[in-house]
Amino acid sequence: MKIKICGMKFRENIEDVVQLKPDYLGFIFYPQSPRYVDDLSVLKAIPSSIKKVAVFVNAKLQDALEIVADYDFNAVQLHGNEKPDYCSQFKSATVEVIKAFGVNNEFDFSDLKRYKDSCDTFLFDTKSDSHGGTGKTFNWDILKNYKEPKPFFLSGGIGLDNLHEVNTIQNYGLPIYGLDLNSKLEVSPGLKDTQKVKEAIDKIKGI
Ligand SMILES: O=C(O)c1ccccc1NCC(=O)[C@H](O)[C@H](O)COP(=O)(O)O
Repeated sequence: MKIKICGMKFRENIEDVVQLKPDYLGFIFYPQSPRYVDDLSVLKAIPSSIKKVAVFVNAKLQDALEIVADYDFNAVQLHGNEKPDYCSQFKSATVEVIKAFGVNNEFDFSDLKRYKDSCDTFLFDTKSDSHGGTGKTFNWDILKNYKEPKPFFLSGGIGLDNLHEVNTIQNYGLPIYGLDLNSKLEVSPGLKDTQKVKEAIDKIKGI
């Protein structure tokens, strides 16, 4: 099970979290987010063994492509209403495309078929007007309606209190690829509590 820690922002904190060896670290390029990464020099703290993910919300395509190329991102996470054609523009041998969807009880998983060729993985987060980082879970039972073969990250309000429930989803036989954790491991927006991150990573490795 892959581990993605999202919403990193501060240099020293990134250096501490890097020591815990998550698989992916996410950086938010959405100015309305309190985790918006305004100082890109922090990216220098990440070794090549950890995948750097640029998270965009309905960004201008050219701006996003430039950021990915200029800062050597390994993956993009498209967290808005991006269409398959837009997602395809990032696909290359070296850049992974993660397409995020906000899920609620009305979510129609059959709509995802059209993203079959334009992304590598999905990410299922809790639907919200702020797009992400809410700390709220969605009803994971609804994932029983997911019938596609594409692997996905589970996201939205995952923390030390509910990590054990992830087993339930695995029991559904779904292609869960990784877990994405963010605000439940924070001291304040963008600043991770390294002790909580360590505990979470240890627990996930035991799942
Ligand atoms: O984290 C944000 O502030 C954010 C804002 C806008 C779009 C995406 C954002 N985060 C992306 C993530 O992948 C988060 O980890 C995901 O939303 C889950 O967050 P949380 O519910 O806090 O665990």
